[in-house]
Amino acid sequence: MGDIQITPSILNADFGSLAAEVARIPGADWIHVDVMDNHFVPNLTFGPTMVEALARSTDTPLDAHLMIEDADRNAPAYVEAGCASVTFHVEAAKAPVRLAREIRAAGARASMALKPATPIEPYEDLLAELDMLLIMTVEPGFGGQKFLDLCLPKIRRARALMDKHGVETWLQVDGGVSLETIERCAEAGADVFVAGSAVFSADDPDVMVAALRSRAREAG
Ligand SMILES: O=C(CO)[C@H](O)[C@H](O)COP(=O)(O)O
Ligand SMILES: [Fe+2]
Repeated sequence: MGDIQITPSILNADFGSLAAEVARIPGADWIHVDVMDNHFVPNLTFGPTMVEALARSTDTPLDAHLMIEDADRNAPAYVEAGCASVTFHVEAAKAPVRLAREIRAAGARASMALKPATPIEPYEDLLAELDMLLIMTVEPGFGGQKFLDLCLPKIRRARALMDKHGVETWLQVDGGVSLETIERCAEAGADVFVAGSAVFSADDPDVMVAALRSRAREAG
């Protein structure tokens, strides 16, 4: 298991001042950018041009979470846009192994996401191809949703499979992560934590990043 990392999602930040919003969280390890196409999920955010502008505005690496159809064709554009980590959904990829290799070859960390009802077991042998596995803890599409405790057993099973295969793959959780729920995720074996509304609704978002980190460290 790697060290605890906190990756605030800008989904609930002020889209009119994203550079300023990102400057409020200098303690973040990554900035999580939720790309939604209104097809894979019923919500629409932004595309590679906007992500490229954000990448130019910060030194913090970008962690793209692509909730888009036809990931095989569309994901490489986000490496070109300057994202240091690119996550595609397995439900949207026709050839996940080829896509993960393509992302790595282009110079970014390759990551694969599972929706709450998608099991990890069919993908056990893919773990070595991935730099990170994202287990969603809400149905993707919107920020501010309630954390789904039913995802915790899958986090535990994913951690056990990573240990069994001896891989260095990071285990990220995304959705409803807060001071109240982060301990459960860390105890189950997650080491990378996305938090959107918890961070951007705090009076001082950077203090919240530090608080989330210490709570996860205590529990992990
Ligand atoms: O991928 C996402 C939604 O599909 C977001 O990253 C996630 O929901 C973050 O927001 P919050 O912490 O408010 O749940
Ligand atoms: Fe996300």
